[in-house]
Amino acid sequence: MLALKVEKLNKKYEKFHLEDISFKLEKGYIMGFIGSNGAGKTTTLKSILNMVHIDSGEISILGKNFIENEIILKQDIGYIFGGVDFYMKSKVKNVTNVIKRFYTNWNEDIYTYYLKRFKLDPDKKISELSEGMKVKYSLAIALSHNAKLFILDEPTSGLDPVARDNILDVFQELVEDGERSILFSTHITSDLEKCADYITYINNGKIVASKTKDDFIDSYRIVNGSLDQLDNIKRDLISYKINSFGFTGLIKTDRFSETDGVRVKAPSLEDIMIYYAKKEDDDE
Ligand SMILES: Nc1ncnc2c1ncn2[C@@H]1O[C@H](COP(=O)(O)OP(=O)(O)OP(=O)(O)O)[C@@H](O)[C@H]1O
Repeated sequence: MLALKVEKLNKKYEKFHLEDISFKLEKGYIMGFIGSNGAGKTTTLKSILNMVHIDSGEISILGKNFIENEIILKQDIGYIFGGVDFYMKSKVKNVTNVIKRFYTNWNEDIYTYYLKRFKLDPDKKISELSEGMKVKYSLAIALSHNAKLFILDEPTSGLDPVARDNILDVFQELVEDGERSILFSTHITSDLEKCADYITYINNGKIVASKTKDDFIDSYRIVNGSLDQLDNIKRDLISYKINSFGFTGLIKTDRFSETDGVRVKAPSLEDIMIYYAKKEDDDE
């Protein structure tokens, strides 16, 4: 069963267009949602949850149309967006007491477990939490109402490396039983290398690829060679950089042929993002 299906989603702002966004997330998997600053990640995630008005498209969550079943489906979704800037003067425990009333499946034991695991003090005021603690608090809430789908906008960005590693462990534990799924946006490619099963890559409002992480990486190659060789291969490269040895560039695997005589290796996720960003800059 699909946890999430996004079909032909369109959203126009004055200077930005999310264009025909389509992708699927199978139940029981973790999908990393990547793209450079301003590529449209937050807008896509908010559109999925009807937090911004979309121009067209259809969203299904756990097999049901989201708009038609929003109230029921919201119970099954754990989501976080940005920092928690609400109720700054209230204590954590008081904020939780307000939020938990919205969830029919709130589980106090699980909530207490995550508070302890994330080392959060329920007697602290929200204003006394560090940015990383606020993210952890949002996560603790999202994890405590028996959600089946987690939609998380940069959940690891404010966290130190140890905290990030802990959160990624939590993600992997969550999907272990095959019932829960996670879609999370991030700029930290090592997070994806550690725990993403699928990658959806958005660039300038359009989906470049949505596939398993291994297939995604395998569909590109890093090539390097001399400036003479560059002339032969240039038109097939997504983008390239000139260096003292010649050039290094990114190419789609199906455009690469061994006869080009250049050196070739597998890219990292970061390489793919960097060369697509370079293409954007070159096109401007
Ligand atoms: N309310 C709005 N009105 C007009 N334009 C908007 C609005 N919200 C976002 N945008 C524009 O939409 C584009 C995509 O923004 P979005 O926040 O979705 O990108 P992102 O991929 O999440 O970026 P980042 O990685 O920096 O968080 C940007 O050009 C942004 O300026």
